[in-house]
Amino acid sequence: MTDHNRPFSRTETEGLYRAIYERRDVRSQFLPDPVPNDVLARLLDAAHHAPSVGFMQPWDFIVIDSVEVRQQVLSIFDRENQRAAENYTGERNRRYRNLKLQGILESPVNLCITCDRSRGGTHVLGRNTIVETDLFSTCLAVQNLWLAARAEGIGVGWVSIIDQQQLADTLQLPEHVYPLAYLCLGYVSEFLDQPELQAKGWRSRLPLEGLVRRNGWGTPLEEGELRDALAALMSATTY
Ligand SMILES: Cc1cc2c(cc1C)N(C[C@H](O)[C@H](O)[C@H](O)COP(=O)(O)O)c1[nH]c(=O)[nH]c(=O)c1N2
Repeated sequence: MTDHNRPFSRTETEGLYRAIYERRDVRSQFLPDPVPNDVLARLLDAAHHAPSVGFMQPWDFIVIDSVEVRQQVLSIFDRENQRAAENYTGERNRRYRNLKLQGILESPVNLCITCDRSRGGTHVLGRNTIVETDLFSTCLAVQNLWLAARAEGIGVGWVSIIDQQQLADTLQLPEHVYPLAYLCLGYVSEFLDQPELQAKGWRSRLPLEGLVRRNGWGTPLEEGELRDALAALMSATTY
């Protein structure tokens, strides 16, 4: 039996940070190689160990390998993506249309992580005031899976340019189940060293030092406080 109180070794800590820094949203680099069931099971179990409000565990995992279903989802994406492109004009519009924003057919497995908004009954501990905490919990399950997948060498891409009602209908979800995340999963030719949107000049990572405040929105960090450490961290981090 493992000792759950033993400190993380340096290698274990580095492994965790590595997964965090080297996780990528993948859409262009999927390989068709199948994801073995035992690997998929480990990823789902990692997701299932996410924190959740009142231990509600509102998630279900819909594994989609049917090409027919994936083609239906791709049609939903295509319609929404067309609409999304209309938000941009000129050069930005041209750039948007050149972005690859899903790998629905190229990836061997798609996964819809849903949120059952009625799980746990009428009163879930901790969800009395902020009802969306069930959705927040499900997002954490997505992140657990995303990090575990990186460690397993599997890329994950989140596709949100999708009409939720059409997706729910396609997957025959009951009324109280919300399709929170539509994910594409598969082995990859490479993990990019920076977000694809940054590599393509769409948007860059903001400097962390400009995002940390102390004791409220109006109080900036004082000179020398944390700021120097954050600046040093930023200059050491290239992605
Ligand atoms: C809720 C949500 C929804 C989406 C995304 C992410 C999240 C958290 N992302 C991925 C997003 O573009 C990506 O995370 C950022 O660009 C940062 O890149 P890395 O994830 O660090 O590689 C994403 N990517 C994409 O190609 N199509 C999409 O529809 C979406 N939707």
